[in-house]
Amino acid sequence: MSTTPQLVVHRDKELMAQAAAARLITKIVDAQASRGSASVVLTGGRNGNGLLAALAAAPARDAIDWGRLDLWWGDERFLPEGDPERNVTQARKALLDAVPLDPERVHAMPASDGPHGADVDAAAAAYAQELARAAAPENHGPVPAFDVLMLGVGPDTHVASLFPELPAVRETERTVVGVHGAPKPPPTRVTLTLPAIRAAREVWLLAAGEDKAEAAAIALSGAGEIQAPAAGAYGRARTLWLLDSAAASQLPRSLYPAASA
Ligand SMILES: O=C1O[C@H](COP(=O)(O)O)[C@@H](O)[C@H](O)[C@H]1O
Repeated sequence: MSTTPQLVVHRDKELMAQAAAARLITKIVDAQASRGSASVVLTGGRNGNGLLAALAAAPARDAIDWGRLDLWWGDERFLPEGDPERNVTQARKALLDAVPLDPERVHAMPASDGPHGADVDAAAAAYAQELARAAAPENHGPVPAFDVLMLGVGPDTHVASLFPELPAVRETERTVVGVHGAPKPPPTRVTLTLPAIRAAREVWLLAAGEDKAEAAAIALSGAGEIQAPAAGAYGRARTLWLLDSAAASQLPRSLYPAASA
C-alpha cells in the first residue's frame, strides 16, 4: 500500500543536506536503540553525496554506532572498482572512509571488473541474492526492511537507475536488475526495482536545485510510475520528499507545505 508523500522544503541545498543528515542520524540512532542495528540504502548523485558530506561534518555523527549499521545501495554505475564515477567511490570519499564501519556490513553493488565480469545481469542477480540472505523471516520478502532508503531524483524523474519507460521500471518480480542503455552515462547500471524500494520502512526522495523542479512537480502531481519513476517510490511507513525551494518552485500551491525552513 502506498503512503502519501510528506514534503519538507528547505531554503537552499546546503540547509537541505544538513537537515536531512540530522534527520538520518536520529533515525539510525533510534533504530539501533530499538532493534539493535540499522539499515540504510544510499543513493548516488549530487544530493545524495551532499547529504553524506553534511553527515561527515556533523558532530552528532558520533552518536551513531557505525559498527551496527548496514549500508546498501539503490543503484550503481557498472564501472570498474574504484572508478570515480561509481556511487560507492563517491560515498567513500564523502563519508564512509571517515567512519568506523564494519566492512562486512558495507554492501556495495558489484563492479564491472568483479567476479561477474562485464555481465551486468549476473551482477544484479548476485546482489539480489545478497539482499535475500540478509532478509529476516519477518520481512515477508526477499529484501531486508530497510530503515531508510534514500533516492536522488533526476531531472527526468528517474530514481536509482529506474529511468522513464525503460524495462527496469516495469519490473514486478525481481528485486535487482541490470540496466542497459540508460540515457544518463554510463549506460550500463545495476538498480533496485520498485518492489525492492517499497519494502523500505521509510523512503526519502531528495531533490535540490532548479533542474529538479519540473521532475518534482510531475512526480507529485499524479503521474504514472512508468513515465515518472519517482512517482512509484514510496515506503511502507513513510514517504518523505526533502526539497529545497528551487526544486519546490513548480509544485502546485495545494502541495506546497505550510512549514518550511
Ligand atoms: O546517476 C544517478 O543519478 C541520480 C540523480 O543524480 P543527481 O546528480 O541528478 O542528483 C542518482 O540518484 C543515482 O543514484 C545516480 O546513479
